[in-house]
Amino acid sequence: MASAHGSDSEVGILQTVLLHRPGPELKRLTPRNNDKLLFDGIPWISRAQEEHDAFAEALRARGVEVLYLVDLLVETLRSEDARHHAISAVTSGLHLGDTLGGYLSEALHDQSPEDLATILTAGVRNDELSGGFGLVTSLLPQDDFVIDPLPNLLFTRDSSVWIRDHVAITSLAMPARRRETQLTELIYAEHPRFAGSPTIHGWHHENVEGGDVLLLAPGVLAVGVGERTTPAGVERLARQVFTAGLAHTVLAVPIAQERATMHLDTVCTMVDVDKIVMYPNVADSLQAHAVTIAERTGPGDTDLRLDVAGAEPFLVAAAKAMRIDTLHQIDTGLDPVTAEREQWDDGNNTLALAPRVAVAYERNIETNTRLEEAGIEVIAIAGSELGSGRGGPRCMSCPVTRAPLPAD
Ligand SMILES: NC(=O)NCCC[C@H](N)C(=O)O
Repeated sequence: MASAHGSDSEVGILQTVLLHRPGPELKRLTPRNNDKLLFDGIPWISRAQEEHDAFAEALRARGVEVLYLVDLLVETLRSEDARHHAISAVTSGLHLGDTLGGYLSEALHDQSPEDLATILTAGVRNDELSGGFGLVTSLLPQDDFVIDPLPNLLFTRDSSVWIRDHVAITSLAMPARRRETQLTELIYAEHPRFAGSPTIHGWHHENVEGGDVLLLAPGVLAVGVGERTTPAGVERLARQVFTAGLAHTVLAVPIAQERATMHLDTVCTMVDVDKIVMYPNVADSLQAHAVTIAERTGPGDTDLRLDVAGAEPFLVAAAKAMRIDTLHQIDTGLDPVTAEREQWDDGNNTLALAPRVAVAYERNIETNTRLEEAGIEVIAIAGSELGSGRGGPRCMSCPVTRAPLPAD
């Protein structure tokens, strides 16, 4: 790999990961706004932080370097240029109007990098303002946000994805999450640690969320298409990864447009080079279209004609693209009801630290037993509070660097 960062699989030894420790943005959740902010409940914040710290510690104990998104953001905001970009992005929303937008823009420039990072992540309510008063502040309900909080930053998986040595800035579908990629884009563009790392995609492109993108094997991506990633999103990503030489096959995998299956990584995740833990209630119906390059007529991503194969069973299409005999399926739970319960609780959402070593929520007892029976070492973590945002270890982590898989 040319750059110091990157990942070509789901299971190569994890070296560096980006996490977000739950912070003041979670204090913004109330029973009135939690649905809109994509949480199923109101987490107990200090317990969520304890659970998250234990997750980070479990990773460090296995030699993984843990980066925190807010630390990177604060360091990024020490640059005048980065501050300028961050402030103009957050104040350009049409809902602010000129009076409030102008005030906020000036007031934010006076903040320290630490305070500015808190404002950008935890947001600002109308009744917290100390200036910029006018028509907009008078007419907006007092408890409305003039800068929205970002409680789903916890799920760092979704707002950027490393594919080999490139980082894809994603384009998030739900209004509550759109602003997250302003922050990841800024960090990757301006933080010295990532200087020179090439980027693809971007928030201005068609919707693609990181939870839908699985690096099945070097050169092979599976991309869920459902509530979050659109058909046009997977087409754009395929064009970009082919153009940059990052993959030879992209499997487009339709998934039901439901909350329980919001991303492909809610129904399956890789735990070994040829093993995947999968929700059995969808396993038989999951299909994939293999997308490859039919013809290249120029250097740009629009200069490609794509070949789109007919639908095949997912496991068959995946094994073919990965050039292995079989992609072995490990079922979530033992019966359909347990499977449904454990899938909902992110039993499928494991984070591999190496081939056959995976972090999983402890509550999914049957799935974890099945993983162990299949020879997978399970590092179990508590997630009673973390899970209220509907995400497990994979959702809560963005692998920045994994060791390349040994060539066979
Ligand atoms: N990769 C994932 O499945 N991420 C979980 C995201 C949960 C978040 N509350 C959301 O609805 O977007």
